[in-house]
Amino acid sequence: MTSTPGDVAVHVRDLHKRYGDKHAVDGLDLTVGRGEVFAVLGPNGAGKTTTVEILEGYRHRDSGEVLVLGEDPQHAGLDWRTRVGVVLQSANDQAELTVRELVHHFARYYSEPRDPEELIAAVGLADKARTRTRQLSGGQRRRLDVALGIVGRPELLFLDEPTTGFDPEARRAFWQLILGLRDEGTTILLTTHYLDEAENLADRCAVVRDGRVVALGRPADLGGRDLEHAVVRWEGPDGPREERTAAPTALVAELGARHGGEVPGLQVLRPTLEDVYLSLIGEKETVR
Ligand SMILES: Nc1ncnc2c1ncn2[C@@H]1O[C@H](COP(=O)(O)OP(=O)(O)OP(=O)(O)O)[C@@H](O)[C@H]1O
Repeated sequence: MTSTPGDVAVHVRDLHKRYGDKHAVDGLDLTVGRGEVFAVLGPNGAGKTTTVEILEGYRHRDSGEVLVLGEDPQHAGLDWRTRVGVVLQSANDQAELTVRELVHHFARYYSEPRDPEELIAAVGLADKARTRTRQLSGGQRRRLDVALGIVGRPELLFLDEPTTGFDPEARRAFWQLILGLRDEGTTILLTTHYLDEAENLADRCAVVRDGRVVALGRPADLGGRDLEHAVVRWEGPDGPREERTAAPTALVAELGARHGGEVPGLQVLRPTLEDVYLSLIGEKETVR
């Protein structure tokens, strides 16, 4: 087994997991640095949840190296578990307890928990503290799940599709919560289907397809999109014009000089994260 340097939170090499004939994870490599927010993107069935469950110690792998906070989750003990926070896709237990009762209850499992009342306020549930958890909306329940995941001050937090079903306002509030945790030094690994979520939260992301990583990078340069040529469009005297260029600023300046000021209908287009993502998962040609 390889040892990892202290600045690595998650180390995965050549991970394999089969369900019968199905290769759910098929040679996946991943490294997440301490303090990073790392997003795993990919279509349904790509192997994201299986991978995360292996990292959390809830599922056994067939083969490959896995170290999470320096230990193999398959054999790690209670001490390791208290250093890792887990927010599952849909927790629906303890429905009869109130928010306050549940957070206080979970806090007792840890030696140095966060203050439950402060935590309830931090996840935006202060006015729901006396509400039974079964009466919470989906977004409120999710924020409670996060409160339970971080009450023990984990070094590493796993979030599996954290904002599925949220309204836009709740998503923004949730992102602020996650960025606050990142600022405190928590490493965060999340899976998501939302590209704007990756773009707003993640320092780096990996696109998983058919059980392996097909692209890795910062959201701004994933799939080399920062190196793509830009497309400049404008209205010429004889109709719409379009030019592909590596130097759009120079072209726009030249057009400006040519038109003596404003260029009619000027647009500078680059591939979006969505363009690149859809191309990587085989759904669409990238705008090239
Ligand atoms: N317990 C299981 N038994 C059999 N097959 C499974 C099991 N869990 C997952 N699979 C299969 O393994 C593949 C990967 O599933 P996984 O849930 O890891 O994907 P995912 O990327 O998390 O998908 P989603 O985005 O839909 O949550 C899928 O083809 C799925 O049908």
